[in-house]
Amino acid sequence: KSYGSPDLDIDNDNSIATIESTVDPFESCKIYCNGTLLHTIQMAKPPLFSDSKTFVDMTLKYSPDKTLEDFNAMMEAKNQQPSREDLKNFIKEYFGDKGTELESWVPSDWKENPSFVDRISDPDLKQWGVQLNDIWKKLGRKMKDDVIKSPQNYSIIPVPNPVIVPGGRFIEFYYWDSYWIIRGLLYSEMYSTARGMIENFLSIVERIGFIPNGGRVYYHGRSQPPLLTGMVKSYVDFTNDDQFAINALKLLEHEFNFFLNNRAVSVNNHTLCIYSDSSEGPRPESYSEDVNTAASFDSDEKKEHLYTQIKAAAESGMDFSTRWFISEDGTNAGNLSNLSTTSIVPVDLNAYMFWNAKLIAEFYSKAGNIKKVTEYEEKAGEFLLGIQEVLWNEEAGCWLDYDIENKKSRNYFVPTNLSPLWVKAYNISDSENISAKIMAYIEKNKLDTYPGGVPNTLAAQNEQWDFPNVWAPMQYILVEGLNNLNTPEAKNMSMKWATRWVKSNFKAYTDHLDMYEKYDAQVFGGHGTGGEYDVQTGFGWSNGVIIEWLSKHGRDISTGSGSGASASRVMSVVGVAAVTIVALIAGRVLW
Ligand SMILES: OC[C@H]1O[C@H](O[C@H]2O[C@H](CO)[C@@H](O)[C@H](O)[C@H]2O)[C@H](O)[C@@H](O)[C@@H]1O
Repeated sequence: KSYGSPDLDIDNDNSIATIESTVDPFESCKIYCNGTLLHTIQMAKPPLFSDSKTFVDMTLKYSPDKTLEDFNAMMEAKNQQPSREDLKNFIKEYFGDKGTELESWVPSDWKENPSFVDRISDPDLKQWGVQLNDIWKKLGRKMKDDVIKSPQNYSIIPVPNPVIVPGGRFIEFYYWDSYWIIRGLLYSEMYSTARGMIENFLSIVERIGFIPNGGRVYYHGRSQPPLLTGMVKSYVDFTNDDQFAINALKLLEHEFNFFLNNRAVSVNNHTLCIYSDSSEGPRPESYSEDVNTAASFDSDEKKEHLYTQIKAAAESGMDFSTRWFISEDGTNAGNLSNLSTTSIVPVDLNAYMFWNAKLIAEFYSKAGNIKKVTEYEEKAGEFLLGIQEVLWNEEAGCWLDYDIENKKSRNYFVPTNLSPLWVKAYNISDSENISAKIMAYIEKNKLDTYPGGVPNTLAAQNEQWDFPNVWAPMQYILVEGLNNLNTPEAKNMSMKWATRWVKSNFKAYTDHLDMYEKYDAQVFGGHGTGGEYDVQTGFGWSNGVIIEWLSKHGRDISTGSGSGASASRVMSVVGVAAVTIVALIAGRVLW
């Protein structure tokens, strides 16, 4: 099935761009990943930066070795007790501003009127579609040539092609965000930008062996949900460029094996994967936050264990959430010091492993390699069995994460509980039965009662991946998963949630002229809050999901408001007041 326009403007030379360099890709880790310099600067009191990520995104004016040498000399001269002023002066002399290694970039394949806009009936939504398509130009970033020449002077990981970034404080690529960004680009007919981003990831797998969480060396110990093979599948669906997938196969297998070799655990004789991390110490980009979280632990070993749990949660993409808390009584109560990510077998990661194996088998079949098809179909079958036997919970009528420590399912709602529906990690012949159970699960957890979308969990703990925050990629997994089930009830719910999400995002946009990183389940058009940094705008994955759904459902969704932006703004104020009053009376609102 091809979603794109027939006259594709893509490069049909299928060689995959990469970068040749003799410099160790992690040379700048000496500065940005751990050590006394990082510790001293990030732990300064009061902090030198309002956001800990700022320092590790600054550039180096001299080589890492000279910087360290001069820093050590300065420390010695100051008796190992530099003042805040000493540190400020050192930073001024040795570091350049954050983000100066990047240039704004307007994608050369950007089109003013991609055809998805023509598929939108409502004039306000149509205008919004045009504006969202415009935002790609604001999120484009290109590395300056010196990054490729002297990568040791930067925390950014060099890639051969420009990227679309999430936005706000996130000025580099993020692995799983890019799945929804790339789909949005494909619907915007920006095939070569999408392909360039996929090539970047393939090049990273070739050079580094896996894809780090984001495009900075300080993310070196962890990845994010593995969606690269899904990105290649999306690109091929739009372009019919099977050869691109065939050429990528070796690297896709390599990434699959990275998870299998480094993230596998055995549960009841099934091999399943967990999120984890291989680095030492606190997260460099949130250093003092992690040191403070670990302060209650009385040994270095316990602190180090907590750091791993924190970084493993970041690998899941859901940093942070009660999803990863295990308290002494085995529940999800507690706080960040209860993070036990590596003791939890997550539904989503295993569903993605199944999907990756299926897609690799599909690409091998295009290449005519039957032996490999069989091998990967078998691997997919093994994951499917593990998902059925360990993660499906008959009593809950849904898949649930599994707690290895306490040997029990974790019966807490997270959208990822339904992720097998998205990637079809279930027996399709069982769809009717699964649909009935999933609809009952939705009803029982009252998931259809929130005006601003389905919350990430039902636990309000002020973590950003908890109630009441709602995230675009999770709405996507729910909506596309229910649609895949293909029963009338599931399809209706899918359409209802897609419509609600589009309208709620539209309202937030008309109110603030911004797309948000996360939204608020309780407020139609409300944006998210909580967690360790302020809510960000931009925003890559939110734009990608809306563009896809405007393209797919734009004929059937209408705002129901007036046509002008100011009229929408008045409506929105009235709307918030109405929702608040009804919410106070009813406790919850059906939008
Ligand atoms: O700096 C704190 C954390 O920020 C990132 O996480 C959040 O933003 C990412 C980009 O949109 C997103 O992929 C992730 O799901 C969000 O939770 C970063 O990925 C974390 O590793 C980092 O610690």
